[in-house]
Amino acid sequence: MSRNVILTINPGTTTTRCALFAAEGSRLSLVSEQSLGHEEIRMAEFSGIADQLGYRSACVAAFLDQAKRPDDRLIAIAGRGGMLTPVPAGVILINDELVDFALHTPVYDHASNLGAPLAQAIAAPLGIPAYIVDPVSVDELTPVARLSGFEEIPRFSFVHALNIRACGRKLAGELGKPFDELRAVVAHLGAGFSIATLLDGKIADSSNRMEISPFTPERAGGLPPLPLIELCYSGKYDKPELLKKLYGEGGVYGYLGTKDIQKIESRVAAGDAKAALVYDAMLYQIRKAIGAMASVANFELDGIILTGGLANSAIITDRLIESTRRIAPVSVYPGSNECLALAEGVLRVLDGQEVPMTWPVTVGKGVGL
Ligand SMILES: Nc1ncnc2c1ncn2[C@@H]1O[C@H](COP(=O)(O)OP(=O)(O)O)[C@@H](O)[C@H]1O
Ligand SMILES: CCCC(=O)OP(=O)(O)O
Repeated sequence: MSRNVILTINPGTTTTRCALFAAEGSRLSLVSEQSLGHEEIRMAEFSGIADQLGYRSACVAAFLDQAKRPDDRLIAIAGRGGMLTPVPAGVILINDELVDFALHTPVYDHASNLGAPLAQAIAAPLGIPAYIVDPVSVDELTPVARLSGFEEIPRFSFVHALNIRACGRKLAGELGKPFDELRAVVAHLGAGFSIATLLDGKIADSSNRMEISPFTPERAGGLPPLPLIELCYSGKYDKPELLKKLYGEGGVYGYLGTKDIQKIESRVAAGDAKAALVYDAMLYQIRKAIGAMASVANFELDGIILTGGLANSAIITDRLIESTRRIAPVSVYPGSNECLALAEGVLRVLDGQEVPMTWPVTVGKGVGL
């Protein structure tokens, strides 16, 4: 029997995660999901992220070929949205202007900028719609959250909005509460972290990958400003070197030479004192950030959610539950769930529950830009 299927594409630095879902009415079922690995040596051939488009499109097309049955009907595609200017939460229809912006003038370089171009590259020849859903530039910060203390450097939002909102919807469903009334802290704990407060379903504040946040498996997080300024002017590193040290080679990797937290757990179990200290410090910073984000909601929360790759670890979730459960009940939704969240966004549009926005779309002036 012919099925309607939706393709989702989530480009990361070293992988492109693809998934195919069958859509039956308002139900989605996973047909196939694969994390397509891109070898460092192959990626080194490209001078920038935009140059990877042809190569990654071919990888996605090969995934689709093997995942789709000949009689399946591909009805829509969704890609993870990138480092765009600030946008409202929701689904955005991909058009040529959006693809051009994501490829050539994104606010920051990030693999997720390829989500829209990849989705369009597959969708356009087939004449089917393509969307991005809750891109990382979703900006719902409250006015007070935007002030940093120095007028030239306002606070701004770059956040794992897709997974955070999907987790919020899941908790709201479990509690039988409308999502737009939910009050929760969501800690997305992947290679990068976002720890965010959902107030009435909006991301009112979050720790931000560009500013203050706990250190992560590969990112340095918030650093003391004066020593950082001294280092910038010391001549020890040029700008690209320092950026690489802070994003990609910082955090756990910088201290211990691996981003693999399961390996760190084995080292801790084997008695490695430095690994234990770094692991403890990461959890300490996470629980401090959860406490700070809970304060944004006056500690009146429906729940705290632990999600992302690190939420697969029972050691991590047990320790974070122990230190935060007095604030609110803690739910654990392991993994980043981004492919499903993308497909759910498309389904909301196809079902008529949500009207997609059309690029260009923006909130306010784009503080921080
Ligand atoms: N079972 C696990 N226990 C501990 N850490 C894990 C586990 N599974 C994944 N991780 C860690 O999660 C991080 C990757 O998170 P993930 O959300 O998959 O990545 P990304 O941010 O790239 O989407 C890595 O540091 C990895 O070591
Ligand atoms: C929150 C900005 C996007 C980001 O950092 O994503 P990854 O952690 O997937 O690199």
